[in-house]
Amino acid sequence: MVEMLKGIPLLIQQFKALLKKNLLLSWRNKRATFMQLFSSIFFIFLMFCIEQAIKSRFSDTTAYQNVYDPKPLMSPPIPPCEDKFYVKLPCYDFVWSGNRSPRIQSIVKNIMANNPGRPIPSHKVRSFRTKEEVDAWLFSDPMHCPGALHFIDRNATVISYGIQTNSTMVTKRGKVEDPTFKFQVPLQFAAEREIARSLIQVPNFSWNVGIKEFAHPAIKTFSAVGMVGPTFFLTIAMFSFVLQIGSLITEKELKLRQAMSIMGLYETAYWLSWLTWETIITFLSSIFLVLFGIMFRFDFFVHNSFAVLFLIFFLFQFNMVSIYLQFSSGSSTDAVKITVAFLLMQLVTSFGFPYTFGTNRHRFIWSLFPPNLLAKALDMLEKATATPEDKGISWSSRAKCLPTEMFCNITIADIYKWFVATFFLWVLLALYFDNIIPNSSGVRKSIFYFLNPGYWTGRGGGKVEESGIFSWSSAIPPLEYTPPDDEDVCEEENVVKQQMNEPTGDPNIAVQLRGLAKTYPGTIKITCSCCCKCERSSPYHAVKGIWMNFAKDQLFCLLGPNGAGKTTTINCLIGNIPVTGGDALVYGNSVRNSVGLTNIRKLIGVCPQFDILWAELSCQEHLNLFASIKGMPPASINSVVEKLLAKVQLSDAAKTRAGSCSGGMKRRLSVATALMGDPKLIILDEPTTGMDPVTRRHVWDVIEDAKKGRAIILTTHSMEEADILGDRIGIVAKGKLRCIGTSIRLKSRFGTGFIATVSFGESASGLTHVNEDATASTEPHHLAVKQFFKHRLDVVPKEENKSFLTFVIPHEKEGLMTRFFAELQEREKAFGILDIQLGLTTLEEVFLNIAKQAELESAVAEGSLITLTLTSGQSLEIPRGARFVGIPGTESSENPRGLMVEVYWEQDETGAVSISGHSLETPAPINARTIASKATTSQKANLGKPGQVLGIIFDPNDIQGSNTR
Ligand SMILES: Nc1ncnc2c1ncn2[C@@H]1O[C@H](COP(=O)(O)OP(=O)(O)OP(=O)(O)O)[C@@H](O)[C@H]1O
Repeated sequence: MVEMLKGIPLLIQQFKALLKKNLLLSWRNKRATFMQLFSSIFFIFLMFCIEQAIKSRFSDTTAYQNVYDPKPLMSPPIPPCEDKFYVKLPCYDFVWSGNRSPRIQSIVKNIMANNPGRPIPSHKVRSFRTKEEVDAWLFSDPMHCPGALHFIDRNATVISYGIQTNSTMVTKRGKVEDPTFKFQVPLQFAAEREIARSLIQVPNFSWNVGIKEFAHPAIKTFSAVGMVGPTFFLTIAMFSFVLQIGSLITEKELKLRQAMSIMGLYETAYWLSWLTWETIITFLSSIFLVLFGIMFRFDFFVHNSFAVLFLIFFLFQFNMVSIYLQFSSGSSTDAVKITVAFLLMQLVTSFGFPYTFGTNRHRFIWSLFPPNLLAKALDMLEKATATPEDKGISWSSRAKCLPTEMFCNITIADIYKWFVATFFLWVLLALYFDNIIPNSSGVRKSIFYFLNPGYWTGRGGGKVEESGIFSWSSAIPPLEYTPPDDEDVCEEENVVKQQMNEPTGDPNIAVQLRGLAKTYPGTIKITCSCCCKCERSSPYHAVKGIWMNFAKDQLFCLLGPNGAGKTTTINCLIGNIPVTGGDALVYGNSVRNSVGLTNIRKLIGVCPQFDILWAELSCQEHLNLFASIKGMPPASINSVVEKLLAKVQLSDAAKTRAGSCSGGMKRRLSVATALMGDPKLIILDEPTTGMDPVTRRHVWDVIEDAKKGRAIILTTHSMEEADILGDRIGIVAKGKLRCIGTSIRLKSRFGTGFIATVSFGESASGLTHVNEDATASTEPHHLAVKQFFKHRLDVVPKEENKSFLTFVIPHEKEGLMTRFFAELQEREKAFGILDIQLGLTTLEEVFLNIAKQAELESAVAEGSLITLTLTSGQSLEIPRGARFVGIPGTESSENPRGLMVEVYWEQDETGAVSISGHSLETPAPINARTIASKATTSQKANLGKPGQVLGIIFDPNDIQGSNTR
């Protein structure tokens, strides 16, 4: 026997195995992993586009630059009119008035000829006599010219002039046109130059005028990173989170985590493996983010220190992982909602609250949310690289305030400290919520679980509750003890009770259920939409006190209709849900105590009802992982896995991923999981569902082999499987054990009786006009046999055709059977009989009978009424499921108890019972006790209409020799 790992070595082995699993899942989900690592390039590229667009929009302004030595604009030429935004063609570079004066004509001629770099052709200029004419023309033909010059020749020494320009500032494709500098100043310079030359009569007089802006600091700073960075980086964090958290949620939803816990997974190993994996991914994605920023030559990324930037992004993303972990119990839409809230908070931060103004308390609260810290950090880093002269924040200056910052409340180094603190805060909260939010089985720990010293010492802190956090359980009503009706169940109960009083338990017993009961609490939920209301659901007794033993080296088959309580019983046994009554011992360990549960989990192997597998992992990888979690020594894992794969005939499919396996292959893998680590108790919940007959037989062999040295509990809906594999069978229905024993015992006690099949030979049915169908019964031999059965046993064939007749003989006739069959055999030849076969009824029939009985019982207990219409036309209200019903008003001196009928019930496909008919009216026996003749309170409520009569219900045990069906 292999020695299993325990304690720290097991924790390390589990941690490594889970980390490998995460690596494999990420590797197999390449697209998601690629997005996680490289989604930042997309957002960085978007920021790059935004920066380029804004740069080009403001390329003609120096407002965003420090201007130390402004360059003068020397004698700017009059631009061609086509340069004017939205000009209509044909256009004029300028128009002028005063064309009566030859001196003015010459001045204009010179303006045109001396335009620097571009003499103006005459068709690009238009002249008018007066400025009124110019105005009239401008009015009727707008947008054909950017400016006008108006000259007045006053006398020999005075020439006056005026300028008109279209002064509307317009923008085109992001460019702003400033009409003053573009058109007005060149016209002014040209007019003054040529007027001066004309007046002083020196045509080449040098006239150079320049204009120059003030030297000024950048009026405004702009950076795409500063503007949209906080939003984009938060989106990057959310984007990669949604992908990461997907697998965390999947593991919880698919109950993978619960399955691993049952195998003995330490919570610490689980969380450590996740955090380590997240650290690796966040580390890489933060490095890539800064590298992409540098690649796109953002000043923000180029001038700030790589280490400073990396640490900001790494700590921020790491914080976001810890925040989003709160939602591992919820869905990714919750994460999106919280991201929107964070974006709004960031918006507030960008207006300066609370780091520029606001109190310390405001700053403290605000800093608990990492996106706010990121927004502040980005703001500082952006200001530190606002202009080419700002050299950014270096590693050594991370604790210093920026010289340009007026209110310095926080530095980059403070932000690091905050990030570390908030990380721990949010991780602890995530762990807390993980414990108090109901898991996939609907159980959770108390909201003050951490105050229980047992939680920290591992002794008793695992106590769980079953209500939601925002709802509370109503009191669980006590379960009334009702002694079992069945003698075998009663005996089993007595045996268990007796063994409880013995000082040493029976060594052959693996599991003992001691009145195990489970009541799901009803919950009171407060729901608020337009108004708040309380919704109350009543408690439900799913398992109502089961007493029984499961022996070693035996397979116990637990049967029962849907909702009988089988899975609930199993869940109580493996500690998935807490028991509410009684106890269960697994090899002496009680499920009621957490140390016992920890021991139980080391002893059991479970094949759950639904395959709990990762689609991306192969069969071999699953078994390797589970072997590591169970604590198998590393050296033995490979050989154990190989043997198990061979056992369930999956060696050839060892490398096939579970997602590509057929349903039958997955079930076999789940069976192999249950057999892992030589468990002392194997629980198989419907293990062969979906298998073909050949594979199923093989798995039966595997299960049969596994019996040695251990106990197996198997639930199944296949009666054949139960018949073949079950050493003992128990049928539960409505939370109670209804019968227990070997297959033969159950069939003989609960079957309708015996099945006799009589086959006929060729000669016997050899009439030439043989009819192929059931009319063959008209043959003389068939008729004779049928009459023989009818006459001696009072039974008619259940099935018939030309070759055989099948009869069901009730148990009451058992006494007559020996003689009857001896006589039948003697007359075989005379009847033309080829063969007679006698067998018990099937297990399926037993199952159906028990299920029907349980359904009737519960219907009676519920007390709901149904109308029985007698053949006489009279209607009676009777409790659903009542068997013998007395008819009120039929009492006479001859029949003092009156007349009664037996009611026949049937179950529909949902299991509900309804009346299928009733017997003839017969006198009710004198001694028959009445169960109910007056309506109970709940029945009275149902007896609404006047004239409704409640039938008299007799105790079936007192009705002897009744006509039963
Ligand atoms: N968390 C729960 N809260 C309330 N009722 C529950 C809960 N889980 C199960 N039940 C109820 O308990 C009853 C027993 O359920 P259980 O799952 O044990 O049946 P089962 O015998 O395993 O059925 P099946 O053959 O369909 O698996 C059912 O009526 C079910 O609706």
